[in-house]
Amino acid sequence: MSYEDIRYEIDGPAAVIAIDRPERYNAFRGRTVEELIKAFRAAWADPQVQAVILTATGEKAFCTGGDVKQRAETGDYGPTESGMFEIGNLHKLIRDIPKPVIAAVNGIAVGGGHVLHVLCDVSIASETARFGQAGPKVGSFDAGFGTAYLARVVGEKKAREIWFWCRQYDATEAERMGLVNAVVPAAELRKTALEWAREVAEKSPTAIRFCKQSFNADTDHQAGLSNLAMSALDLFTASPEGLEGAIAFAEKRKPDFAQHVNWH
Ligand SMILES: CC(C)(COP(=O)(O)OP(=O)(O)OC[C@H]1O[C@@H](n2cnc3c(N)ncnc32)[C@H](O)[C@@H]1OP(=O)(O)O)[C@@H](O)C(=O)NCCC(=O)NCCSC(=O)c1cc(O)c2ccccc2c1O
Repeated sequence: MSYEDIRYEIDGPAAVIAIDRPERYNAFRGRTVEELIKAFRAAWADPQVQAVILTATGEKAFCTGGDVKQRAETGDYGPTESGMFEIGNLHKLIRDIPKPVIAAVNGIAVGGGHVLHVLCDVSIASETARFGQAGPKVGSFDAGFGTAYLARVVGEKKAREIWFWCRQYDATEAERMGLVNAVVPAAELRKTALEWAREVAEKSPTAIRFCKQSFNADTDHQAGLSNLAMSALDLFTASPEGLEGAIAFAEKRKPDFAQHVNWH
C-alpha cells in the first residue's frame, strides 16, 4: 500500500504509523485520515503486529488537528477517495482495534491531534511535547470523544478548562494530570515506545483484547455522541462563525467572533 500523508512500517512486534506532514505541523486533511484508517486496518489484520505506535515525523508537532489552511481555502478538509471526511471512523477504529495503541507524542498535540492521543490506550510524551485543545479559537469543536472521553481521563473540571480556555500544557503538567503515562527525552521517545510495545507483546493477546473491549464498553455510548458532534461540526465549520476562525488563522490575525454572539 502506498501512502502520501503518513508512513507505515513494521518494527518487531509493532506497527509504527507516523503522520508525515511536518510543513503543516502534521495537521490532518481528509486524505490523511483516510490513510490512517487504512494503516490501522492493516495493523489489525497483520498477525505479526501485537501493538500499534501512533507518532509523527519531525520534532515540532505530533498533530495539530484539522488542516486549518486547507479549510480556509476550500471550506472543507479536501478531497478523499471515499468522498467522506472520516475522522469519526478513525476515532472508533483506534478504540476498536483489539491491540494496544501507544501514542508516542513527539511535539505539540493540539485540537483534533490532541484527541487522537487521548483516544490511544497509553501516551508516552517527549519532554518537548505540548498539549491542548484549540477548536473554540478557530471556529471548531472536536466534541464527542474529544470532550466526554477527555473528561474520563482528566476529570470534568480540567477537561472544561482545557476546552474553554484553549491553553497549552507542557509534558510535566500533562503527566501530573494523568493525560500521559510517561515522559522521556525526545531522543528516547521511539526506543521507549518500542520497549512498551515489546513488553506488552509478551502478554496474552486474548486477555489484552478482552481487557480493551471491556474498558471500551464503559464509554462506547460516547460513539453516539461523537456521531452527533460530527454532524453538528459539518454545519458549524461551514457557517460564517466557523469560517471566521479558519480564515483568521490562515491570515495570522485574531478571529472576530463578537458579531456571532447569540445566546437565544
Ligand atoms: C499548533 C500551534 C499552537 C503552534 O504554534 P507555533 O507558534 O509553535 O507555530 P506556528 O503557528 O508558526 O505554526 C507553524 C506552521 O505550521 C502551520 N500549522 C500549524 N497548525 C496547523 C493546522 N492545524 N493546519 C494547517 N497549518 C498549520 C502554521 O500555519 C505555520 O505555517 P507557516 O507556513 O505560517 O510557517 C499553532 O500553529 C496553532 O494554533 N495551530 C492551529 C491548531 C488548530 O486550530 N487546529 C485545528 C483545530 S479544529 C480540529 O482539529 C478539527 C478536528 C476534527 O476532528 C474535526 C472534525 C470535523 C470537522 C472539523 C474538525 C476540526 O476542525
